[in-house]
Amino acid sequence: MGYIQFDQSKEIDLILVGRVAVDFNPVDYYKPLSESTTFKKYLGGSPANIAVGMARLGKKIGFIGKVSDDQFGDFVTNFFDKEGIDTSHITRCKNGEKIGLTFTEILSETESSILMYRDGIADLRLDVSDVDEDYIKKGKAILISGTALAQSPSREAALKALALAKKNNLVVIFDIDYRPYNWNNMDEIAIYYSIVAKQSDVILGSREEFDLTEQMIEQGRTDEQTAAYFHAIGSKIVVVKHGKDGSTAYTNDGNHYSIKPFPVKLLKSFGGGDGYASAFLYGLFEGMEIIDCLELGSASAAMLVASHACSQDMPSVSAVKEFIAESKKKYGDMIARV
Ligand SMILES: Nc1ncnc2c1ncn2[C@@H]1O[C@H](COP(=O)(O)OP(=O)(O)O)[C@@H](O)[C@H]1O
Ligand SMILES: O=C(O)C[C@@H](O)[C@H](O)C(=O)COP(=O)(O)O
Repeated sequence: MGYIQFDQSKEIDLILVGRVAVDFNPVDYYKPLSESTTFKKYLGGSPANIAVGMARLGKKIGFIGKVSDDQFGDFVTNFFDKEGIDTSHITRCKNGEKIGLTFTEILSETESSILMYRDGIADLRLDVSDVDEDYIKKGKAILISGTALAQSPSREAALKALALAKKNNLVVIFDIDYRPYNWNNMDEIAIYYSIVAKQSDVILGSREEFDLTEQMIEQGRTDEQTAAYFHAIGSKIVVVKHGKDGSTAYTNDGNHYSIKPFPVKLLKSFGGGDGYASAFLYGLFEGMEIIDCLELGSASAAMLVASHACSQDMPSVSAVKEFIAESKKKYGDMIARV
């Protein structure tokens, strides 16, 4: 308990920095994307999905991002507004850059893929002038999404947000969120991921994402070595996700806590990470024990891989608690305490 202290005098719980986008998920799924003809449109973008997830869980959320100056820009800002997310710092592109579009393929319950349209992309036009210290000051915590570091000027904007967050004592959360699109080369990934990871209180990533982050530090680390390294330079919680094999949170007192996924009838295999992040972070904000934060994260993730959307299907607190209670009734206590 108490690994992370949030300044309760601040009015916004979490400010996220990164992309807001649009997902098109096939309604005629379980066939290749090339053959799908009908899609449902949802707000998308990993940090935007996390924002919706946390808002549904009752947290006050702000967002720093850039969207296209068109009807899709209207769609995502209106969606955020309806969810009660503060859109005052989501700005519009002025030179025709377009919001990211993700077309998803749901081939089977366990085989999904995503096709991203991210050329001339709006979110990576986020500029240092879009990052305002007075806004950042209002947050208890900030979440930097790794994809915002892929290119300038978004890269500098994200680093400015990080610097101002440190200056104003916000809790810094880094969701590595590796997407190959828009990065120029592996060296830039290693450089910018490690800059942010080294200054973060909480780091969330898969083994592959930590390997990318540590390319210029040391290769081939185990999860324990990764956690020990980041703890030694100031991080408090390092979470390593292993997909369907579960996840482990390493805390800076040398403890670690593991959780397995909740058994669920899968619809698709993406969206879990964002459900996981939002509910895990909700637990941290509520001052819960780490194992309980993991349980919430794992439950929300399972609910998301069982549903069609990544944003619109984010659960409320009562829904996620009911899901946990029902699952425990059916399958027994699946928490692996280590
Ligand atoms: N088959 C599954 N059944 C239930 N939960 C799952 C399944 N696969 C993944 N999850 C949950 O989603 C979380 C995130 O999945 P992961 O694949 O690591 O991330 P991402 O969705 O970001 O690629 C996992 O830690 C797990 O809790
Ligand atoms: O992050 C994006 O831009 C696309 C998402 O909205 C998307 O649908 C997705 O891939 C979800 O990601 P995950 O939670 O990391 O599986």
